[in-house]
Amino acid sequence: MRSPKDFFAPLAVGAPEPVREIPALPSRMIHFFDPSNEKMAAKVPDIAKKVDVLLGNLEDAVRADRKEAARNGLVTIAKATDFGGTQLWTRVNSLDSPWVLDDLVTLVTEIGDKLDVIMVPKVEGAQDIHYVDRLLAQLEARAGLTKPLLVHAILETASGVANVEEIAGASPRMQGISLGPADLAASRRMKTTRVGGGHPGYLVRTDPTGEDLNAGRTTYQQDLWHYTVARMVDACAMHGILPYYGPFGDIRDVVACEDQFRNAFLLGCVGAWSLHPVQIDIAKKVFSPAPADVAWARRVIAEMGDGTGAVMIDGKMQDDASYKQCRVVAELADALAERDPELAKAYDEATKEALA
Ligand SMILES: CC(C)(COP(=O)(O)OP(=O)(O)OC[C@H]1O[C@@H](n2cnc3c(N)ncnc32)[C@H](O)[C@@H]1OP(=O)(O)O)[C@@H](O)C(=O)NCCC(=O)NCCSC(=O)C[C@](C)(O)C(=O)O
Ligand SMILES: [Mg+2]
Repeated sequence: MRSPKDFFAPLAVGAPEPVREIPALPSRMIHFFDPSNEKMAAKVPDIAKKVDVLLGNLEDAVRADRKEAARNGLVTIAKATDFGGTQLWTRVNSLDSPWVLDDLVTLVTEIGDKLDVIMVPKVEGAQDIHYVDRLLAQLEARAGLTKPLLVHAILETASGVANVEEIAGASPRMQGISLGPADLAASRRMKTTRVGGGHPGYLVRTDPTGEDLNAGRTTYQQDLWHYTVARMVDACAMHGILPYYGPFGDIRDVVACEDQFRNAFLLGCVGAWSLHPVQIDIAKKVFSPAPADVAWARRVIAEMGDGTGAVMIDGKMQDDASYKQCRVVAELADALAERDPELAKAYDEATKEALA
């Protein structure tokens, strides 16, 4: 382990100073596209206006014979596009693959000044982040970059989950972690064949009501991902980085997608991935707090004054702890409102009504 004194020292001569805090930029949806797919690439300038994060994917879902085309396509798109306030991320190939070294060398050298975050798949432990950390510092120094690239890990192996706390704290570059439910299911030998989402077989049942064990018993489907998401959220919060739900592969089932995203939002995640344009608005809706909730949070903050003591608002007790929860919601709303004028208006109107 590095000495705490050295933690914020650059890992290569001439590399930029590591950041001390991860910026809490809006990242409700990380929109995936394949830069080697001409149809998708053509949509990038338009999609960039609608999403918080655009991610050029080089790993799984890009065919082996398209890996170089995807890497070069991302370089071309990044150089040609003005992304405005939208962040540009990439997901590089896994660290044991034949492509990742060229991914990192090419992307940092060619478009390191345009990229915000590098997503690293199949992270097993802190050692994977340490490898990327040093290599990025060397490449940043050589490219003369002045802003450090941040790193995002995908939690998609059993060992990654077991080591999630050390991964979250492995480097000042760590920006966040996403759940990777498909690879994680395979790694754990779960008996599912889906990309995220629930499973009708994973349930609990009410007690029998009589002799007939099948009669009158309600079943409730449970969330397969609750344990992992909750662990990931704690690890991220502990290290001041951001947790995300990952992909929801049943593109047609926009209803269950919204449910899964909302569970993650309520548990503490700041965003999810959109794999298809139809999932962009779902993530936007779910990961932007509802105007009524924002209005309530702002009202509690206003009525709590310095945030100490206990007061009653509409029959509900408020104290320091509920005040802190309200601040989480209100601060998120403020950050989103800065990026989204429509949302800003909806939040202000609801607040005016609540305070009237
Ligand atoms: C699902 C697919 C095949 C359906 O693609 P489609 O063409 O069949 O769908 P469509 O409904 O017919 O598409 C309509 C239009 O939208 C376009 N389009 C469609 N998607 C996008 C997009 N993302 N961005 C921009 N444009 C898109 C598409 O090209 C088409 O354009 P057109 O009207 O001009 O013909 C397609 O959406 C796709 O390939 N999406 C990305 C998939 C991906 O990135 N997967 C990897 C992330 S999940 C993962 O890796 C797991 C994880 C974490 O690692 C782990 O759990 O282990
Ligand atoms: Mg995966």
